[in-house]
Amino acid sequence: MFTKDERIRLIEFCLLNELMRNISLGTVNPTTCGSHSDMDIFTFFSSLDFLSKEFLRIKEINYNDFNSLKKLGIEMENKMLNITNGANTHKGMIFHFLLILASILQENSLEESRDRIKYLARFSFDKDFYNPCNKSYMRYNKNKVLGARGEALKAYDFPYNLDLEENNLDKAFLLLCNYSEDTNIINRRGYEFYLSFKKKISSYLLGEITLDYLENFCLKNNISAGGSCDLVSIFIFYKLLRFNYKNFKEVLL
Ligand SMILES: CC(C)(COP(=O)(O)OP(=O)(O)OC[C@H]1O[C@@H](n2cnc3c(N)ncnc32)[C@H](O[C@H]2O[C@H](COP(=O)(O)OP(=O)(O)OP(=O)(O)O)[C@@H](O)[C@H]2O)[C@@H]1O)[C@@H](O)C(=O)NCCC(=O)NCCS
Ligand SMILES: Nc1ncnc2[nH]cnc12
Repeated sequence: MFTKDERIRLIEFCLLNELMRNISLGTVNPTTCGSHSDMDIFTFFSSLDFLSKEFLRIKEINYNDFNSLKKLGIEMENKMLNITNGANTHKGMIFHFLLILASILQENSLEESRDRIKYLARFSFDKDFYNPCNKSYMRYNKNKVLGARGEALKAYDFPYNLDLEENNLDKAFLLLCNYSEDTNIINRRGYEFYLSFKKKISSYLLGEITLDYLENFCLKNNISAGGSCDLVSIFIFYKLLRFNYKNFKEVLL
């Protein structure tokens, strides 16, 4: 049985550990701020310390209802921005973990909870998304890229099934960058550039370019694979939950 403190730690553990990567690709880790001028590792510490406790507020709302989740999500985003002086450290993470936790609360097994994620994720295509001025909708119309919403629609298939024998977060990060539609890169540099980023990742995985070259490519072009960091935390979460699901659900209730 987990105590409340341990539940907080489980989420905190996932948010903390994605930061422990040696490979940055423009993101923040203990040795670099990557392509970010508005945040460093300490900004992440403050934000995740607050958020890991705040996620437990999910029990106070009607978590069967997407609009209640969205309302809590927006409140959490605003509080996060207050804590970080306006830097977006965990917007994606708030969305993902609210969906995942709501689904776990509603279902009786990890597998069933994944069907629930798919169900809830469909509601994120709401009137705010289909607003012609919404940049995510415009991006979807132009390039068919769904980003964070798309990963949720697939119930985080790739990080869920990613089976690395060693707990190698750098390897996980690279594979997740190779797989994901990271909209942070599109937002900063456009779709064509995003495709060339993906090509560079596969070239590195095939041993055709060095890590130094890849890291410099991201810095020089001012990109950051922040969406893939979110997926690393989800990978860690599912790895933990496979062995602790029953306990986690019981104390979450
Ligand atoms: C539904 C939302 C996700 C809304 O998303 P929105 O349409 O506003 O934007 P998206 O571009 O779709 O992405 C939002 C965040 O999702 C992360 N992300 C992107 N791609 C992926 C992916 N393939 N897989 C997983 N996650 C992904 C990403 O968040 C991370 O990056 C952030 C840092 O980005 P960065 O570029 O450095 O910072 P910015 O300030 O954005 O840009 P600069 O000014 O620096 O250039 C960091 O937060 C990471 O977590 C995207 O940012 C959802 O947000 C939403 O609906 N919110 C409302 C409330 C809510 O939570 N509702 C649902 C509750 S269940
Ligand atoms: N370590 C990180 N650096 C930049 N953006 C992120 N989003 C989530 N984790 C991140």
